Parts: sequence; structure tokens; C-alpha cells
Amino acid sequence: MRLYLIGMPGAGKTTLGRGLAVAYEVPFVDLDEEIVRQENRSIPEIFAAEGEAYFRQREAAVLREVITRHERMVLATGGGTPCFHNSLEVLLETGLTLYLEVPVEKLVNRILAVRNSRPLLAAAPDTAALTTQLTETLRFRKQFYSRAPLCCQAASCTVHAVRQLVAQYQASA
Ligand SMILES: Nc1ncnc2c1ncn2[C@@H]1O[C@H](COP(=O)(O)OP(=O)(O)OP(=O)(O)O)[C@@H](O)[C@H]1O
Ligand SMILES: O=C(O)C1=C[C@@H](O)[C@@H](O)[C@H](O)C1
Ligand SMILES: [Mg+2]
Repeated sequence: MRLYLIGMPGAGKTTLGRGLAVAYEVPFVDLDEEIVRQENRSIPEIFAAEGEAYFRQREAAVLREVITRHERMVLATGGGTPCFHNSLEVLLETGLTLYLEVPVEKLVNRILAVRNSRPLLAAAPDTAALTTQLTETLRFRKQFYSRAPLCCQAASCTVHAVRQLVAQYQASA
């Protein structure tokens, strides 16, 4: 099984993904980390040198390549992955997609500590501006995220709860 985690920056895709991969005993792949490895530079460096359009192209290409390489894995996508280059369709067709739905206020609190590594958010100067930016981003992205067949809400985005959700889904499919 390929299990794909999608959701906003700070939703916990990487953190939960690692835990789920251990539980399922399958490889864990973090798409952002894979892009960084292949490009041999950080995401902020890629954005600064090449711009977002280039990053989205690389993201879409590396996604397809990673899927081809792994029949079984847990994949943490980047926050924008499903929203560009038809990648949501690719996710829906090749695996089981889970949306980590986390309220903007929680995202803000988590991101403030680490936002230097998130180029699209680094420009937001304070909590209010970050809240506005994330709210606007989510308004656009919700149409993509909400097409995932599985969804967990903040407190339920745990390894145990997600395993139950996946098992229920598979039993009913
Ligand atoms: N369930 C949780 N409760 C509280 N904090 C969490 C939870 N999951 C992750 N975090 C914290 O929130 C921050 C973001 O988590 P993480 O990097 O896993 O998010 P992400 O969805 O992978 O974000 P990005 O799209 O930017 O890669 C980290 O500092 C992490 O420790
Ligand atoms: O939300 C986004 O658009 C992004 C999230 C990160 O995971 C990275 O993929 C990159 O910083 C872009
Ligand atoms: Mg991540």
C-alpha cells in the first residue's frame, strides 16, 4: 500500500508519516527531503535561485518518480504538492490519500518556531500576518485537500487513530 499524507505546512505530515511508516514497516519518503537530496540544496535556496514555478515542476517530477520506485511506502508530501501539475489526480490514482486537517491557529503556533525553513511563509512578519497568509492559502487549497478519501482532524492525526481509519476504509472498500 502507498499511503499519502497531504495538508498545510505545519500540519504534521512529516512527523506523522515517520511514525506510520514504522508502524506499517514500510519505507518512509518525505517529498521535500527527496527534492532537497536530488537538488543538493535547501528548499529556500531553490526558491531563491529558481523561483516557485521551477520548484513546482521539480516537485511534480520527483513525486512521480518516487511513486514509480515504491509500491509500498508512507509518503509525506509538501504542503502545495496536490495543488499543482495535476498531482492530486496522481495521488488519488496510485495510493490512499489522507488529509491532515489542522486549524490555522494551530498551524501558526507550530510554524512560528521553524518558519525560516519555509520560504513561502518567511515573509510574513508577525502572527497576524501569518494567520492571514495561511487562511488565504488554505482557502485556495481546500478544494484539493478535501478530495482525499480519508481525513483526520488535528487531535486525531495519531498513528493509532490513522491506522484504525485506514483499516476501516480498507474493510469497506
Ligand atoms: N500532532 C502534533 N502536535 C503538536 N505539534 C506537532 C504535531 N505534529 C507535528 N508537530 C510539530 O509541528 C511542526 C511541523 O510538523 P511537520 O514538520 O511534521 O509538518 P509538515 O506537515 O511536514 O510541514 P511542511 O509541509 O512544512 O513540511 C514541527 O515542529 C512538529 O514538531
Ligand atoms: O506549502 C507549500 O507551498 C510548501 C510547503 C513545503 O512542504 C515545501 O514543499 C515548500 O516550502 C512549499
Ligand atoms: Mg514536512
